[in-house]
Amino acid sequence: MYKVHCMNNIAKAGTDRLGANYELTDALEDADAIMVRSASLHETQFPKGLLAIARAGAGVNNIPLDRCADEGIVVFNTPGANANAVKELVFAGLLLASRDIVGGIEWVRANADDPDLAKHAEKAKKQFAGHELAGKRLGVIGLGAIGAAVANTATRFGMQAVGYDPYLSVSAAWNLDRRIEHADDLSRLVADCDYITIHVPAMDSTKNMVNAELISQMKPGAVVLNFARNTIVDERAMAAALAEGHIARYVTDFPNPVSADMKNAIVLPHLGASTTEAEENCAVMAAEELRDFIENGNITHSVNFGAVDLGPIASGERLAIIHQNVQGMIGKFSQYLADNGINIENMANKSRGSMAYTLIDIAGEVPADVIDRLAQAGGVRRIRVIRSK
Ligand SMILES: NC(=O)c1ccc[n+]([C@@H]2O[C@H](COP(=O)([O-])OP(=O)(O)OC[C@H]3O[C@@H](n4cnc5c(N)ncnc54)[C@H](O)[C@@H]3O)[C@@H](O)[C@H]2O)c1
Ligand SMILES: O=C(O)CC[C@@H](O)C(=O)O
Repeated sequence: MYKVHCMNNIAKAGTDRLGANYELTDALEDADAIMVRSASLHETQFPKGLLAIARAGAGVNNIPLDRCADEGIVVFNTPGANANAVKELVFAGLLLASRDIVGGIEWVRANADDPDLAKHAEKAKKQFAGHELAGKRLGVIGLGAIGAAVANTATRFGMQAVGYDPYLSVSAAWNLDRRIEHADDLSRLVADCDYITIHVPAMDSTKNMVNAELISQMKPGAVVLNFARNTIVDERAMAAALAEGHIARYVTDFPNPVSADMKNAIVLPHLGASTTEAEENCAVMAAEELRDFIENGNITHSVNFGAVDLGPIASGERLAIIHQNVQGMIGKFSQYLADNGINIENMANKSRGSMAYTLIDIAGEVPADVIDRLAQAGGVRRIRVIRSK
């Protein structure tokens, strides 16, 4: 029985998908795998037997990816599984920033006892008037699963979308509506956009990407939306730009003492992925990734190891080896197995940074002493023998 420790509330559809050979455990030290959403694992000491962590979501800035790789722990995320939920909330943000919907609702509630409410509303409503999205220009920073969905939907709202993503993947590019303009310079993109929405991952290279200088280059009266992460925006610079009126509205999904206190900010409590559908999609994808890795050794959607897939194990045994990405490892494995009279039926290998992963299919059984000696070969972090059922 494999043991899975959940560090956050994970949708039941996902934990059910783990199946009969898995049980949930409260004891981290017993876990073969972790399922997590936004809980920070940076200070967590992982047990020696931990094989994998599945992030039911997109952002992995809460997980120490390099330390996990070094400890032989494969980290997965669930790309695209919550993109529609975030896209829909971005549109709610665009509308909340353009029409004073909240002010209007509060006015009605405050005047609930007025018997002439309908009549007085017709007079009061001019203070809540706003602008339409149609005909406006929307700058999208990052055209991955969420950014592309936002840009495509914007064109259907009659907006002109312009995207910036120097690392755009080919599959993401195929998904883009052909009316979306392409910008190769961020300063020029922000200079003529009425709305700017951020959809890049939180990484060292994106920290404070939206800084005082970029904000000063934005069109006066622009609206900025941040459904990515707060570290991407210099929020003190944003607070100053809002206070002086250069930026009309900042819509953010990341509450903290700085954003919660900003003038003209709309601050949500990290609701982007909080829909039943997204929570289920993420949890199910995370469970399937964990099962394929634990039961077949295959790696799909890892953020710290390359993709390796030999399909389901059909017969014999499969060796799953996590090792350093140094010269001669594959030669060492094949020579060692050959010296012990073991034939390799099939093999796949992928390296990423300083670590690599190798899957080797063997027709029969590999004796335990051969495995023990392979495990002691220099550079091997972890070796698992997966048996066909
Ligand atoms: N608010 C929420 O609840 C919520 C939910 C999901 C995701 N997110 C955040 O949104 C981020 C994006 O999610 P996604 O699913 O679209 O991820 P994704 O990986 O599909 O897309 C990210 C895109 O950003 C691009 N990119 C990376 N660095 C860039 C740079 N310097 N300039 C421009 N583009 C750059 C990449 O090429 C990629 O296309 C996540 O990393 C996460 O932090 C937030
Ligand atoms: O799990 C959540 O609720 C938020 C997830 C979101 O921030 C993500 O990066 O996918």
